[in-house]
Parts: sequence; C-alpha cells; structure tokens
Amino acid sequence: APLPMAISTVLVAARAITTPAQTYGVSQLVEGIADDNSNTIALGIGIIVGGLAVSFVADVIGWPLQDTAQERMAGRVHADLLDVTTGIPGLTHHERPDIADRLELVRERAWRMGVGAEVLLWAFATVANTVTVLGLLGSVNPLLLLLPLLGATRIWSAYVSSVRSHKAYEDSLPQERLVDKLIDVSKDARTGLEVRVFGLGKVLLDRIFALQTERFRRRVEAARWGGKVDGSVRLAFGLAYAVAIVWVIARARNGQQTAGDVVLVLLLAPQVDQMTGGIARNVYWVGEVVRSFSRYDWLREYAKDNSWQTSVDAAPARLRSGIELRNVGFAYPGTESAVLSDVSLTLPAGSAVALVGENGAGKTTLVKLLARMYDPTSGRVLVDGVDLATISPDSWRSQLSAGFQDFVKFEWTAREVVGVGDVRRESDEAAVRAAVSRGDAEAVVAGLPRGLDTQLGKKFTDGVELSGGQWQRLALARAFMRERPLLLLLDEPTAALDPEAEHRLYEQYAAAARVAAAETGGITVLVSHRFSTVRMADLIVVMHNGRVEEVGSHEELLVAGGRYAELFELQARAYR
Ligand SMILES: Nc1ncnc2c1ncn2[C@@H]1O[C@H](COP(=O)(O)OP(=O)(O)OP(=O)(O)O)[C@@H](O)[C@H]1O
Repeated sequence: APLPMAISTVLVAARAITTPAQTYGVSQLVEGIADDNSNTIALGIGIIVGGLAVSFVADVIGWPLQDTAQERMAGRVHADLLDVTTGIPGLTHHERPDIADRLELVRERAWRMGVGAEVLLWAFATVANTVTVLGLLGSVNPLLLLLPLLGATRIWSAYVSSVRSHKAYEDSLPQERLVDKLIDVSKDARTGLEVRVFGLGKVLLDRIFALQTERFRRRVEAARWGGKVDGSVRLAFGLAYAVAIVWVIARARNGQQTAGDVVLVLLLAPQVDQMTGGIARNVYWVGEVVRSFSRYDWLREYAKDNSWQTSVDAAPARLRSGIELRNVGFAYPGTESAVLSDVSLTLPAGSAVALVGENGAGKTTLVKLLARMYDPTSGRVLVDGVDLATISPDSWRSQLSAGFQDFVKFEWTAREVVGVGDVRRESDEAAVRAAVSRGDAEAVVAGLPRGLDTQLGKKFTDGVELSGGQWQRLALARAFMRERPLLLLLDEPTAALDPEAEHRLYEQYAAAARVAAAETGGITVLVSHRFSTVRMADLIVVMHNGRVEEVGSHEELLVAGGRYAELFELQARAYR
C-alpha cells in the first residue's frame, strides 16, 4: 500500500511534532502576555491553532489510511503464509512437533509483520518527537538536556519490563493454545455427545480454569516485577524533574529565565516521560517485527528446502508395468521406530490390490507413501521403473485419486463436496452426476431439499446435516470424480457403510475399473477389514507389524493356509 503509507508517514511526523510545538506556542503566549508583546501573542496563538488543525487533519485522514494500509499488509502476509505452507508438498511439517510449533508461532505472529510498517512509523514519530522535545528543552537551558540523559535509565527500565511481560506472555502461549483446544472440545457440536455421555463438562472446566490460573499467575508476576522496576525509576526521574522545575522557577525569579520558559519546562514534563517510554517500546517492537520477519524467512527457507525441487519429471500418462516397492522402510518424521520394514512388493498395472492386516500393521502408511506424502526412509518406490522421488509431486497427484476413512466433511454445497475431486471439472454437471452414481450416492442427493445445490453442514442457517454414512458416500463420489486415475487409493472409505452396501459398491466399481484399467493400466489399492470385499481383489497383500507377510489371490492365500486363511475363516464363521 505505497500511497497510503507515504501519506501516513507525513501525517505521523506532523502529529508527532504537534504536541511539543503547541507546548512551545503556549510558552510564547504566556511570554507575550507577560511582556505585553502582540507579535509574540499572535505567534503563540498561531502555533496553537495550527497544531490543532494539523492534529485534526492527521486524525481524520491519518487513522483510516493507516488502518487501510495495515489491513492490506496483514492480508497480504496471511495470504503469503498460506501460499508458502500449502505449497510444501509433503506432510512432514505437520508431523514434527518442533516444526509444527515454529509454524504455529509464525502463524500466530503473522500480524506483527502486518504492523511492521506501523511500528516503523511509530519509531519515526518517536524520533521526530524526541528531536523537537530536546530542541525545546535545550532552548530554555542546555543544562536541562541532562534530564533526557537521566531518562535513559527510564528507557532501560521500560524496556526490561516490557521484555519480561512479553516473555511471560510467550511462556504461557502453549497453555493458551491448550485452553483454546479445550474450549473447542467443550463447545463443538461434534464432541457434545461424548462430553455429555461421559460427564466431561466439569472435568474440562476444571482443566481450563487451572490452566487459566497458571497463565494469569505468570503474567501478573511479570507485571508486578515490571511495575516495581519501572515505577521506581519513574519516581526517581520525576523527582529529578521536580528539582529542575524548582531550579528554572528560581532562575526566573532572578530574571535569568522568562515565565514562558517555566511554562515550557512544566508542560514538557509528561512529554519527556512519554518520549522515554516510547523509545523503549519502539526498541522492543522493532525487535519483535525483525524477529517475526526472520521466523518468516526461516519458513520460506524451510519450504524451499522441502519443495522437492529435484522432482521435476512428469508422471506417466499410463502405466505399463506397474508400481514397485523395493526394500521400502519408513519411520514417521521425528520418530525412531520403523513403521514399515523391508517392504518389497509389485502392484501390477491394471490390477486391484487389497491391503489387509490388523490395526497398526502399516496399511495406511503404505497408502501415504504411494501418494508420496512422505519419501521412504530407505528403499524406493518405482513407477514403471522410474523412482517416484524424481516425479514432480503435483504431476503425480494429478494422476491420483483417493478416499479415506477419516475423510473431510467439507461444509459446502453437495455439488462442490463431490466436484472438488477434480477441480477442473467441478462445474461439469454430467461429471458430478456420474461420480455421484459411481459412489452410490444418488439416494443421498435425491433426499436433499435442493439436490446438488443444497448447502451441507449445520453451521449454515439452511444447511443440511448428513449421517456418517451419507457423508462417506459423498466423499467416495469425490474420489470417483477423476475417471481414469493411474492410482486410486481407497483406505477404508466405506467403513461407515454396512457390509452389503460396501460389497455391492465394490462390485459395481470393480467392473467399471477393469474397463478403465485396460486403457490406462490404472491400479486400485483398497484397504478394508471386510473379507467379502477383499476377496474381489486381483492381489491381496497381508501386512503384519510393518512387513509384508503374504501376497496372492484369495484362492492362493486360502490354499496357503497362513494368516489370511485364518483371518478369513474367523470372519466367515462369524457371519454363518
Ligand atoms: N503420523 C504418525 N506419526 C507417528 N506414527 C504414526 C503416525 N501414523 C501412524 N503411526 C504409527 O504407524 C503404525 C502404522 O499405522 P497405520 O496407520 O499405517 O496402520 P494401519 O494398518 O492403517 O491401521 P488401521 O487398520 O488401524 O487403520 C502405527 O503403529 C501407528 O502408531
């Protein structure tokens, strides 16, 4: 916002010198009356009225301009932050607590960059104000310049107490975040049911209260400390100033100074006090702004280092041989323990592959590696023999589609909820309807008051809330928006559906997928705990403790009589 900033700078400077200038005007007025000099009286009145006019203009034009400039800058900073963070292709920055914490700090403090220009304006105003005040004091008597020198201790005391109070504030930030999260839990409609069933209301309140008390204790302690230090220095400075005033009055009585000088020194007292405090605040805030920018700089560097810049190859348009995992090992960022160990596996082009295994076996982790949310810690993922690490993440993801068990309930219109599965065709009615049909969500849409244009989610006045299964069908339809992905990842996206509905859906889907797979060699990877679905897959991969234990078709694995046969028999018996 260059123009508003330029005008603001001029106005801020004008406003900064107005108060001391008016003080000078008053002293001239008094002197003029004492000497019965109309010119001096006119000068005094002129300066006072001129000062009022400048303040008026600066207030009327200056504040709105400064607000506009500040909002524009803060908006720009926030947009830029979002751009930088969402541009990081991997998920590591969400996983590592040290990085997540720093990111949170950058986000929380983003507004400080937005006010950066304003802080500089303050600093500029303080300098202008200081020069004017010093000039006026010196004009009365150069000895009076010792006062601001003494004021240096006040700058120090104001600085250390603001550092201390900001440190207390910063130290209590983790508690503040926790309090915010606990408040969210206690008021969110989604958690309301369990909070009531388990009688957690009181527990939450007690925790919030305890955290708040601790938070306030730290801040009050810092404020008390600052009050004592800053208060004592201010008192000492006040006493010194009082001595100076007595000295100027005595000199005036001796005819060595004028009455105007006395008025000037008297009226300058609060301004000198303000000036010293202002300098301290400025030093602190300029430091804060610089720190915020350096954190931001760190984030940009981090984003650059983690942008997988060397991955520039285009993803293939079709798969010929398939995807191979070669001795893949993986530990989540910031952790030591291997979640996947020595996984070697070939997913042939055009096949439907099911991943099975107990909770925590590593199925979802494998799915995430295939979508390249992370790179393997060891080993490689090869797409038609090409290392996935060399393929541009955007290009690879444009060839993927996915549905997850913990899918996102986007509270948009039903059309958008499905359509964003392929943003390029979001407004293509036929494409959205086809995806709805593939996701077996036609009945859900038919039941909505305004069909695809119905706003979903209870937060909106006319929003419609859906059941878990209904939301899931729409999420599945979203996964089916891309008609011919090279890799479709379905990680228990039907867990909220009944087994029969899931079975029917996959049967339909498998028939359509075979036709598409013949053209593009696309692979479907399905994670499910239901063997009625799993058995339809061409290849079943049984995972156990982060390793691949068995691989084969349903029939082969039954004959082998291993873990799969055992688990299948258990589930089949339960249904008999
Ligand atoms: N973000 C994460 N950070 C650290 N460890 C994780 C993370 N996500 C999963 N894990 C660990 O990785 C292991 C495998 O988890 P994964 O989600 O891949 O299992 P899964 O086979 O999909 O299980 P389920 O059937 O319960 O969905 C688990 O032991 C889990 O604790």
